[in-house]
Amino acid sequence: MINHYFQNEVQPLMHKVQTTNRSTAHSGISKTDFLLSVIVQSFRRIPTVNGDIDSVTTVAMSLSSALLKRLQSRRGTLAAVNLGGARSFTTTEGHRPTIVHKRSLDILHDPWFNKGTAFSMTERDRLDLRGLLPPSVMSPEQQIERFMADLKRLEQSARDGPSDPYNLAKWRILNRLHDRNETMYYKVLIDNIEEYAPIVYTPTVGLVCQKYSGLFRRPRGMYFSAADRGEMMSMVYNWPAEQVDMIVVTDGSRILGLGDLGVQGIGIAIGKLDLYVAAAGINPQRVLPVMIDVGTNNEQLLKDPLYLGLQEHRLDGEEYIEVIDEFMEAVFTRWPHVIVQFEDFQSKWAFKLLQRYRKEYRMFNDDVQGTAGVALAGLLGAVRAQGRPMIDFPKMRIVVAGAGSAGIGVLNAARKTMSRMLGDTDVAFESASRQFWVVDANGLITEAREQIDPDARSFARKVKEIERQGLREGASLAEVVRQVKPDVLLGLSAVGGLFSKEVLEALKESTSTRPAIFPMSNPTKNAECTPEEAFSIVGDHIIFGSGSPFSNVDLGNGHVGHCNQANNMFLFPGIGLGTLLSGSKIVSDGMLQAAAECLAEYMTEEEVLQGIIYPSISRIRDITKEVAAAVITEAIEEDLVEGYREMDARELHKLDQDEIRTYVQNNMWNPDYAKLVYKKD
Ligand SMILES: NC(=O)c1ccc[n+]([C@@H]2O[C@H](COP(=O)([O-])OP(=O)(O)OC[C@H]3O[C@@H](n4cnc5c(N)ncnc54)[C@H](O)[C@@H]3O)[C@@H](O)[C@H]2O)c1
Ligand SMILES: O=C(O)C[C@H](O)C(=O)O
Ligand SMILES: [Mg+2]
Repeated sequence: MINHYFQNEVQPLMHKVQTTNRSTAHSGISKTDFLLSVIVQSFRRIPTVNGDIDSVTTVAMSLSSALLKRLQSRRGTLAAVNLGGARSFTTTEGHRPTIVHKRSLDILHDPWFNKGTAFSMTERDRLDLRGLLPPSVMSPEQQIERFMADLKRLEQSARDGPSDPYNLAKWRILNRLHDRNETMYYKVLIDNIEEYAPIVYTPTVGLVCQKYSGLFRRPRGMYFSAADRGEMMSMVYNWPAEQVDMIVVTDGSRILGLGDLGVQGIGIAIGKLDLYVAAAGINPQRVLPVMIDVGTNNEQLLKDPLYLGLQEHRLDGEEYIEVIDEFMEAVFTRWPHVIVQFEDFQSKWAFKLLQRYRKEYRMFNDDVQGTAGVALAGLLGAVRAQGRPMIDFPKMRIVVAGAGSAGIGVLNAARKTMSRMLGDTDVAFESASRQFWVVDANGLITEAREQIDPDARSFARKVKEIERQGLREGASLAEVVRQVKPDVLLGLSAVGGLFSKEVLEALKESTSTRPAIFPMSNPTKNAECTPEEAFSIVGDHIIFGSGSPFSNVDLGNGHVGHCNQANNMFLFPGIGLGTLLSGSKIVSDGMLQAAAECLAEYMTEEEVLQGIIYPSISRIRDITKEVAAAVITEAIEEDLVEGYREMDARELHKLDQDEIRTYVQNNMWNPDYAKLVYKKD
């Protein structure tokens, strides 16, 4: 093939050059240089198959040795560098190609060859790098500018206050360890989960996403962009792992409560998968964070010359769905047993995509379904903490601030559970619906609302009914709390400080013996209130649960106000692990309900009475194991299981509860070094 190539392509070109003295003379380029450049150009057009490049190099070198010698004596050194298995020929001018014997991630992980975001699109295609880098191609100058801006920002942040840069510095150190030695990284994380979950996950991960363009060093995961339409099926094979168990995918449109962060949202998928490894023991070699970059509507990012993503407005409508469809088809074609967790998609798409895929693929939406289960467990915990029986749950009066993907997910799950407890009839459903008051950016949602969001419509209150309660369409949160005197005030609004002094003062009038306050929005600055505010204004007897971690509050006299972390991290790892190990065809409502009930029952009576309604994060591996076992049990019950590896469906059906737990435990990855043995391919 090589000889054929030289005879047919290179030699005719060389002949042409030799006979066109005048053209080279006019352009001021010597014939020798021009000839050499023809050879070099020809290298670029040869398919980069490793074996071929070796032969091409040999043939080309012998063909042109005379030319090269002459050039060497005239123009300086020709360096032939041998770098551990990869040979690189370059002249001092730096315009000659470097021959590499590597591809894909091996290039990105090799400091000699890596150019990061500066790889051109042609190189990305030819070196199997497509999808392994953020879509924007940067010049070396832009790369340096981005790096320097990041350095300067760190200095500036250090001046402004110690808290954030300290956490970011820890994130950087951990991230470097993650790049060098995954086993050690996860050992550090698992052994110190309480200390480092807030760094690799919420809340620091939010800051990391905001500053991602500066922090970006080595890519992790895959990037599919709107510009990759039609190519995803082949791109997915650029990922080096033969098996992938868990994908977390985001389109970056609603990262925590921080809004549209575009391509920078990849950080959230990485953080979630860190918990999959640390809490669920998913093998880190088989996880894949994915960013689908369909543009951004964040005007600042659209103008930022150092932004790493597509600088165009987000795709919408059918075009958007086509991109997500193509991605789903590609990953499920390559890895038919993978589970895909959708994360931080704006509400507009979160529900639609969930409905579109949930019956066909093994997928779930963490913000809608994981959050719903965690909140439900918290609501049931609040009933228990009042010393009331669970059956009293349908009597709870619940005010929810926020009617987005998370709020509506929680409302649907809570109403369904109440309705079931009341007998699962239409009347029960109607009665359950009357236990909720939903306030969004425009105030209390009633049937009088114009242009009501379809997902929120079934929670809109009847006008007459709320008028009797002294309320009206659009009433403020404080008014609603004052009139309703709820048992629970739950925030999924992404508005920091929304539970103001006025709102919390109003909650003091709650008829509950232990009102529950759940400021679930993330990260910390978006929490609807702090525990100090809640305990000091409403009283020591409250139940408190926040999305981001806070320290317990010293109430004086040796009493502690307990801060629960009401975060979907207590469910999603177990839902994923249970689905994987059961080989369930889909993630059913029953499996999600079983997960939530398992979490609700996890705390002892004594703990609950002390106001501890969620486990501490130091127990996350244990609760995840329990949740996974509950999910598997339900999947078996619903006859959805197809099995996992040697545990086929028939064997699964034979397992009792303890055996299911042991099965889960035995299949969780631990961060221990494996013995390595070299074997030639
Ligand atoms: N703790 C957890 O596990 C968890 C899980 C999922 C989401 N969240 C958090 O929940 C928040 C919301 O997420 P989402 O996906 O539902 O977002 P979203 O943007 O879809 O919804 C936000 C909702 O809040 C409403 N809102 C805005 N301003 C308001 C105000 N002043 N008063 C009352 N409501 C107001 C909006 O109208 C909207 O209905 C985010 O901060 C996210 O981090 C937490
Ligand atoms: O990521 C988290 O910490 C929880 C949740 O998924 C969120 O979007 O806020
Ligand atoms: Mg989320």
